[in-house]
Amino acid sequence: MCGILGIASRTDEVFAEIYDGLLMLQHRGQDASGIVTYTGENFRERKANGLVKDVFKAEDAETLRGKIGMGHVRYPTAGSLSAAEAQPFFVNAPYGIYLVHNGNITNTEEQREKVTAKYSRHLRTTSDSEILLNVLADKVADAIKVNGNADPIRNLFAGVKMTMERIQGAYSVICLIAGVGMLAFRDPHGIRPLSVAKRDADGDGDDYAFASEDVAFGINGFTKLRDLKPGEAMLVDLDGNLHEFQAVEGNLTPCIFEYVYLARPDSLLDGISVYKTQMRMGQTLAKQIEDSGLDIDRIIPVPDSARPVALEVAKATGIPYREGLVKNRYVGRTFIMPGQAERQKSVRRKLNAIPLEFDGHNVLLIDDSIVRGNTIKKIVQMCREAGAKKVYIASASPPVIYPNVYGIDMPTKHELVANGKEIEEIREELGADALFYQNLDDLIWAAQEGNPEIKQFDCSCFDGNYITGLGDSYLETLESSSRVSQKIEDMPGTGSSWNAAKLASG
Ligand SMILES: O=P(O)(O)OC[C@H]1O[C@H](OP(=O)(O)OP(=O)(O)O)[C@H](O)[C@@H]1O
Ligand SMILES: NC(=O)CC[C@H](N)C(=O)O
Ligand SMILES: [Mg+2]
Repeated sequence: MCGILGIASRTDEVFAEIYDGLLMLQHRGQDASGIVTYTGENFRERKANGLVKDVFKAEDAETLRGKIGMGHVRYPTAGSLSAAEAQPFFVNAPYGIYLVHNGNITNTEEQREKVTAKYSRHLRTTSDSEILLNVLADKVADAIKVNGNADPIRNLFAGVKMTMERIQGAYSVICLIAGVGMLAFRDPHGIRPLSVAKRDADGDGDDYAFASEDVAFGINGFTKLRDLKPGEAMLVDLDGNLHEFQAVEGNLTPCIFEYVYLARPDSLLDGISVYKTQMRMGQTLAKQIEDSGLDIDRIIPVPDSARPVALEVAKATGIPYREGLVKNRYVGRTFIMPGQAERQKSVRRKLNAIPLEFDGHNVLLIDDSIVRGNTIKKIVQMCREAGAKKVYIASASPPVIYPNVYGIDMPTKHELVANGKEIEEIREELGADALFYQNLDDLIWAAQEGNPEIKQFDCSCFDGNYITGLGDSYLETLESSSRVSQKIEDMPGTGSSWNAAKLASG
């Protein structure tokens, strides 16, 4: 996942608003940050590896002055971690187009071939997002050939439609287009979130914003209008008018992992509250715990993301809830930290046990998910060292057994602790005395309760059903070659003590 945000305003100070909004989306990507603004005549851009607070300085408010702008926080799922692959990306024809992308394209190789061979375009990076931008540019150019250049908005919408017909995978996208305005579109399955918001521009019409999660709106005084529909495009022109276009027929199938872990609990995605979904996940999990008849003294969440689930399990079972693990707030999210060696070490840096809550007790640890197993395995050890009698664990989501190809870095089966194993084998591997997993049907129920109009979710990492379809050899190729994490470990200067600053030069 990545976070994307675009603001089309009337003031000249959009940079500060994008900066604040990106901070609200920082949990979606911590490897690189970028902002581009448009004055009406020129683009101004800054991007580098690192967190928003480290990449941008106060002086940027002056150099990135503009009325319209957008930003990106990156968590790579394709290509490499080189600073050159930080977003936004730019092409200069047929219009000057900047693009930011959340998601992952699955027919990249075929499209790379077409873009480079047939259309003679030169790609500077291995990023799937750069391919997406070049396909869009080609398709807009095709539309100009047919329609002429009198109506750029018509050509852009036609280009989006043709792009959607060619590109497979997950893509929520925002573009800045020279002389035209801001364009946003969401893939025909709406796998990644994207919503639109409005703000009264003090009697001067309306300002609009697009963002991955609606938490990025309130801080800038915007009110959410709605989620973009799957297969829909919207464009805000330079006079502040909003144009809507259903590019292709859509079938909403949002990624269920957004509700498990990726999105903030205070976000509402496709009408579903992330927080309430997590509470419902706790209610269903509680039934399994009760049915087990185990003697449990305490329920302890793995902070932060498992707290809403654990609170509900405690409430429903009547078992006391305790904060037995203290999180060091100065260490970032570990699951999305690239490189297995770095991930393993940072769990220990990040969490510490309070012996009082473990000594002589039977504890049930609850986490939102178990992916590679790094986090929970280390915590089980810590609990034992802190004197726990029995350590039971529960995952608020089902076993992750398939790679995610739609924008989450779970790229290879063999990295997933649950892949190819029975529950009993996983329990043993994790060193726990009992192991519970949420049932997939219960997870789907928990999300769907929030918006019964959504008939299907993308649950591919749990059930292997890839809603966009995948080329025959796609997963095998992924398994053997394109592991972002591995590439990062292999990069010079990264070693075991990976440090974003070391990579800033790309
Ligand atoms: O099985 P693993 O591969 O270890 O991944 C699963 C863990 O990763 C995430 O936490 P993370 O520490 O990234 O972030 P959080 O502090 O926001 O929960 C998630 O909440 C699980 O705890
Ligand atoms: N997580 C994402 O959305 C990643 C976007 C894009 N695939 C990249 O790797 O940069
Ligand atoms: Mg966690």
